[in-house]
Amino acid sequence: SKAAAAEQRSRGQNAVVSVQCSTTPPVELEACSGTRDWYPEEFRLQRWLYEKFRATARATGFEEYDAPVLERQELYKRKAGEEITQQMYAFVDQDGVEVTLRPEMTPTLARMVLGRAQSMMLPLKWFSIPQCWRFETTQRGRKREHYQWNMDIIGCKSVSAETELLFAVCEFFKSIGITSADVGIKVNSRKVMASVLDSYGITAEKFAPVCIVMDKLDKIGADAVKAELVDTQGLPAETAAKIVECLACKTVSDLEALCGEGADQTGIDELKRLFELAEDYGYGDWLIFDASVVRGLAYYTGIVFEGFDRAGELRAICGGGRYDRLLSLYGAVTEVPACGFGFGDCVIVELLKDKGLLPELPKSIEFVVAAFNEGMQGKAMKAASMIRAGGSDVDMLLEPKKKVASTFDYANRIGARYIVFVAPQEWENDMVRIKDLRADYTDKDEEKQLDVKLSDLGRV
Ligand SMILES: Nc1ccc(Br)nc1
Repeated sequence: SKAAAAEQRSRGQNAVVSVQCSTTPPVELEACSGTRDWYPEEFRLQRWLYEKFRATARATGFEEYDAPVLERQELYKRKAGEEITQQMYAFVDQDGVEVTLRPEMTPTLARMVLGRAQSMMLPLKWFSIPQCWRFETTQRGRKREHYQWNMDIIGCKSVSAETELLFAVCEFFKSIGITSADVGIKVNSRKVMASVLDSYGITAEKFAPVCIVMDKLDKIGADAVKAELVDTQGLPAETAAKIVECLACKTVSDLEALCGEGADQTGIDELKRLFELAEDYGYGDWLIFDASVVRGLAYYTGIVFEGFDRAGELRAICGGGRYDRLLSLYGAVTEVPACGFGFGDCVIVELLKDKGLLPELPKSIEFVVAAFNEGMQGKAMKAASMIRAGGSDVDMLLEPKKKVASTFDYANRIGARYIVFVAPQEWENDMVRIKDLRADYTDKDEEKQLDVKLSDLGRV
């Protein structure tokens, strides 16, 4: 600001040249509504989060993939009343193609796997951190984009796949300091829910839309869910009441008791097996059975789960499940078992803030190289090149400062550890002077600096 520049001049230092902007700029300077700019300071945190996602994916043998943010709308044509398909950032492009910014990544994954079906060796363990979009009306004031870590296993019908995904979720939480005291993962099975609802007369084609309504329980409450089941799904009131009741089951056995006579046991067996394997895997304390979890995506067919903060202050942190019929919906000639989860970049940051676990990520660099004057600039650049050749990061001071104090100010501002001064006197002896800015030396100046031979710069 003008005041800061004047203040610095008054301190006898060159003002840091800063940008001045008109109070009535000709272009909007804010990002589009519902979207976020990532300035370097904010992006350091975002990149830290992505690196934690990637480290967990790498540790569990997942490969990274990516795809265009732009997809054809047909990929999401599902008639189950999901919010995600009703809020697509969709348009018709200049070729008349009905396209959309992707609202989620799983359909893209399915498209890609089928796109090279012959060459796919199953099981696939793939992950990605795509930006996903929704067109929220501005008055809802919610975000229209987020980055969502996706992890999927394609081609494994065993509940070991879900167990592996849940291991990765817990590992990620632990890697950022979150414990099972902070967060739990609710687990349920749509396969079992389908069996219970079948006994209530809910047919297979009605099941997905009914799940989308059941998934709203936390948001709109039991009465509104019952009303919506009656009004939009045409269910008798007593059936709607029984459905809401079954969501309150506290144990797998309670839910099992609601399955019809002679109902298929597979879903129950899978749930029990998952809890057993989780104990062996060492994360059983993170899991809790919760019959109210059905998730809000139409294509889930089996185990479903969602991460939640035990303080109950935040929305779901992550979620996922099995979707065995999605690839055959897109053209696979047989059912291809699949399961996965999505983990957004927003709620987790709110949780880290609440827990005081946000990392300190100051701007930092190892070296700044400063020429004594314009005449030494070329030699300073040569020195910078030699230090970089040795694998160290160097910020080259582009315009030599008139006062040494200003060079120190610049070095501190960019978080440099060492200043390399390139001056005529030392250069004559093939040397440069390196000062350690983090040295907690005694006040003897000579220890704070070292004259280093040019030939050693590749090894500093
Ligand atoms: N599906 C979706 C996309 C974007 C945001 Br923000 N939230 C959910």
